[in-house]
Amino acid sequence: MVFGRLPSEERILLTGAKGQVGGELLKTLEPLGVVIAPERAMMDLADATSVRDTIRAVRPRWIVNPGAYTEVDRAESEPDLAYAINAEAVKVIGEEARVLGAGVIHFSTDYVFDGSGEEPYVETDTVGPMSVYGASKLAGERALAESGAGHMIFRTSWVYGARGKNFLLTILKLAREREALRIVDDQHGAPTWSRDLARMTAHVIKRCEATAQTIGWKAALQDASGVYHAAGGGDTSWFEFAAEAVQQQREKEPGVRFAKIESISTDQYPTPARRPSNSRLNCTKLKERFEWTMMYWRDSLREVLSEL
Ligand SMILES: NC(=O)C1=CN([C@@H]2O[C@H](COP(=O)(O)OP(=O)(O)OC[C@H]3O[C@@H](n4cnc5c(N)ncnc54)[C@H](O)[C@@H]3O)[C@@H](O)[C@H]2O)C=CC1
Repeated sequence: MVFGRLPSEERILLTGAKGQVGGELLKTLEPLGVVIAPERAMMDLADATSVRDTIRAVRPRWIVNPGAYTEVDRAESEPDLAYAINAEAVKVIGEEARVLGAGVIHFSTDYVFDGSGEEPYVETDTVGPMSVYGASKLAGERALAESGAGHMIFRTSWVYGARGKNFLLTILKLAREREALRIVDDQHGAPTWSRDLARMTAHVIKRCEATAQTIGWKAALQDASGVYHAAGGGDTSWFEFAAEAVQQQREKEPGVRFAKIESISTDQYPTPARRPSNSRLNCTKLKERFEWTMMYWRDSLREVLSEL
């Protein structure tokens, strides 16, 4: 299979480039085409007009949209803003992409599920979000699917990396400051490295471009369109993830005292938004369709810690 750049001068419009996944995408997509990543002042996802105007001005071949309202608890008291960014903006992106014939890559979440059962969710499983955030992301998925644009929606979970606001960095900071940390042990899922998601996205774009050379752009996009689960390999709990991270960090810094990590249940740590107890995502479709396997969470954790 031939992997190459997009046709010369073709543009990729990237949202949320200051976020965890967007920051990685900015670097990973750069070799593929001309990446345009507007500041929020230029393209405000909460403002449908600015989203529409920017897309019309840029006329991209791809729109990659990791930009999102990601404050899960705050969304419970700011539903309008969460829906504007996570659903309305995605609807506009889909509508404009359809007119341009652009491909859309969008990111969604394990929180579209209610977390019942023990098995990893497949893409066709019944959704049932338990939070405003999850419901707003699901509304975005649906709006994009209904827009008629060629689209790929990657549902991921527990995103973290060496930069940004995430569980790992919070835990490592608190573990240096406190005697003990109490972490929930009854929510199961897999941490996903932001860079792995960015690399997967670049891989998928290259695959689509290569397919387009044989069957044409429109058919290649149509062929690839759909929802895909893309989360780290393996399965763990927040408690186990924290314990493993602190243990690995202890080995790197034997002289430093770190907090004891204690396990608690979700009932003992009430939050405004309810979270699914089963966040496991089955990523077989991604593997079969695009020949991409997401990194096992302990391996990516080791890599991320080596960067800190
Ligand atoms: N962080 C996580 O644990 C998970 C994230 N996801 C999804 O993955 C995607 C990427 O997430 P992260 O990179 O972790 O999020 P993030 O919170 O690190 O980044 C989101 C980006 O969106 C931008 N943004 C927010 N409101 C905006 C607005 N009104 N106008 C323009 N830009 C705006 C922020 O400035 C930031 O750059 C999102 O779609 C998120 O819903 C899915 C599952 C878990």
